[in-house]
Amino acid sequence: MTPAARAAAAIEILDDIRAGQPAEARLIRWARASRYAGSGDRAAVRDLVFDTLRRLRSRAALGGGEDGRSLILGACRDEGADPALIFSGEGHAPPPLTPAEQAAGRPPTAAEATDLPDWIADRLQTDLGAEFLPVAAAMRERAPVWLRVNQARASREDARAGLARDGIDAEPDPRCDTALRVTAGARRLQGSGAFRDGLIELQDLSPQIACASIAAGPGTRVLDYCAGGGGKALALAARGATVTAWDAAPARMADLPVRAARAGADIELVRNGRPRGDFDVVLTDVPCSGSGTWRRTPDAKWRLTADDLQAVLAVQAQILDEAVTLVRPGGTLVYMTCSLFRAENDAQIASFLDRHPRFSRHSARTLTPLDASDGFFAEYLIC
Ligand SMILES: C[S@@+](CC[C@H](N)C(=O)[O-])C[C@H]1O[C@@H](n2cnc3c(N)ncnc32)[C@H](O)[C@@H]1O
Repeated sequence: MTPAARAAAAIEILDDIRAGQPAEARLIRWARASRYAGSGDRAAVRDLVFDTLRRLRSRAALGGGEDGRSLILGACRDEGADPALIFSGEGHAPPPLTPAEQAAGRPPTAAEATDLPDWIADRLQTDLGAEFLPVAAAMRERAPVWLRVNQARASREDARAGLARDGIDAEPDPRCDTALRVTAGARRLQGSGAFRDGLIELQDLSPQIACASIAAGPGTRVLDYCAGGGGKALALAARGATVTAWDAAPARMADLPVRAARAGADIELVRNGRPRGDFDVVLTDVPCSGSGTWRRTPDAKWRLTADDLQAVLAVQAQILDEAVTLVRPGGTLVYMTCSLFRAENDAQIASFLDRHPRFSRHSARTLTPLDASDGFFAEYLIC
């Protein structure tokens, strides 16, 4: 496909996403229906769509509208590309720009340049203070690809050498002993020997740092109370902890046995009934707004409403209230979100401590793209 044909595909996909279709599902549907598109084309269309969703407001201003054509026109102007080369009308290229389209568009205002909805920008301005603008700017960029090395199977250097044999370059990161940042060949990861043999897992740097801060080595009994696909459970099992996994929606743990087998981890899944017992560590990796991960799921920031945020705050409080009964005296309750909102993080913990005074703060980590990768929060509470 030519760059112009890829842009034409992105226009169609963006129109459907703006009409309410989830971005990921729409891209998969396009790829399945477009047999002529090679892997390079699929990657380029995906990048163009996701880059544009990350910068939706500023590109809409530059292109003079929120429809797919205006957004791609805004993308051309944002990147300093000549729109006439894309909107050529030749072959599978988009039809030429009309005079009205050529005349439309202006530089984004300061608010539009944050590429956040106003109500979210206002909240984050209050919550992040002086870091707001640098964090907002960072959230307009693509996120790096991070790997967690499974220490139970390989050293970081051995995993790196294995990846290199499959044409994947990755750099160790000093902020976490398990972290590798992929610098080339990311699209080969799933087919690589290192992945197949359980030497590595895809996991962002921030949750790796947060998991590494949990005192959970051999002999520590950990309950992952919101296990989902098991990213945190696997990270803790790799550090030698004995991990039990539970999720209110057991179907969300469907991938965990396969991932655990690949990693050589022995994780007990509680599928029927609720977990019981006194655990040394109970991890609550709660559902959240996901505001820290909007570089990876940029359509989500345009969908989130204030009501959604209120609803998720209530679920988080309820999960914390349920989890307290499972922590042994002297044990640790760990609360994690991938959110930048204070209401989901520090304020949620402050009201938890009002309700459960037998717990006390031990430590906390707040991570933003300025100091790690995804926005992330972890609070470690002692019972
Ligand atoms: C952020 S995801 C967990 C991601 C997972 N820990 C990982 O690392 O891959 C939150 C999970 O909490 C689960 N959940 C929602 N409500 C819950 C509740 N009341 N109790 C326990 N888990 C709940 C969801 O089903 C979802 O799988």
